[in-house]
Amino acid sequence: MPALQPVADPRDRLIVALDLPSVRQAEAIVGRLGETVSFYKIGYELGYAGGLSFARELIAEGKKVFIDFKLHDIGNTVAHGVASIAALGATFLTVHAYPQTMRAAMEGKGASPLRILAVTVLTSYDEADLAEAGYAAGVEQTVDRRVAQAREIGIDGIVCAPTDAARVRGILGARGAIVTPGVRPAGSDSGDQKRVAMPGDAIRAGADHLVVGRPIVAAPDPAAAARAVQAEIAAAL
Ligand SMILES: O=c1ccn([C@@H]2O[C@H](COP(=O)(O)O)[C@@H](O)[C@H]2O)c(=O)[nH]1
Repeated sequence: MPALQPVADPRDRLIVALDLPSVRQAEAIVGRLGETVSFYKIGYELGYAGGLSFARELIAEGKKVFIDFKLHDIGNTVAHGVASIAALGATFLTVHAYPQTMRAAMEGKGASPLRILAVTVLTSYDEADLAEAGYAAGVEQTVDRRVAQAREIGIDGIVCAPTDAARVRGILGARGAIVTPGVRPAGSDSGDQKRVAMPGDAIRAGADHLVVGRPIVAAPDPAAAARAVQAEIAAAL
C-alpha cells in the first residue's frame, strides 16, 4: 500500500456528496458552497444524469472529484472502466473490496494519479443486513478481512464506517487513506445510515477524509453547514 499522502489543504478533509438528480441542481449547490468546499463526490444519482461531464468542469475549475461508482464486475470490465475514469482526472474512485476487483482496478489505473478506494461493508449495513445477504461473518470480521486483503493488494485507500476507522487504521498502519461516509453532525438525521459517528469522532478514530451528503446539501444554508463540519474536523486534528 502506498505511503499516506498528507492532506495539504485542510478543506480537502471534507468531501461533499452531490447526491442530486441533475447537473443544474448540482451547479446551484456548488455555487452556494463557493470556496468553502474543495472536494466533491459524484455517485450514481448525478453520475447517471450527466455527472461525468460535470466532474470534468469541476476539475477544470480546480476542485477535486471523487467518483463513487463502487465498481464490481469481471476483471477486464473493471480495468477498462477504471482506465476511463483515470482519463477524467478524478482524485478517487471506489470499487468493492473483492480481491479480483481490487487487482483489476489497480491494473486499470496504470501510472495515473487516480487513487482507488476499496469499499468494505456499506455504512447502511448492520449485522442483520450482512446475514440477510448470505455472509456468515459479522461486520467487524468482514471489514477486517477485506482491509487486510486490500493492504496485500496495495490499494490506495479504504472506505469504511467511522465506527470501523480505528480498527482499519490498525490494520493498514500509516499507509493508505481512510475515507468515511456515515458521518452525522450532532442533531442531524441518520436516514438510512446505520453505522455512524460525528465528524470529530471520525477524525479522532483515524479518518483522513469525511464524506457528508444530506446534512450539507439539504441544509437551509449549505455553506454554514459545511463550515460547521470543517470546524469540528479542525478541532479534532
Ligand atoms: O459505505 C458507504 C459508501 C458510500 N456511501 C456514500 O456516501 C454518501 C453519504 O451520504 P449521506 O447523505 O451523508 O448519508 C452517499 O453518497 C453514499 O452513496 C455511504 O454512505 N456508505
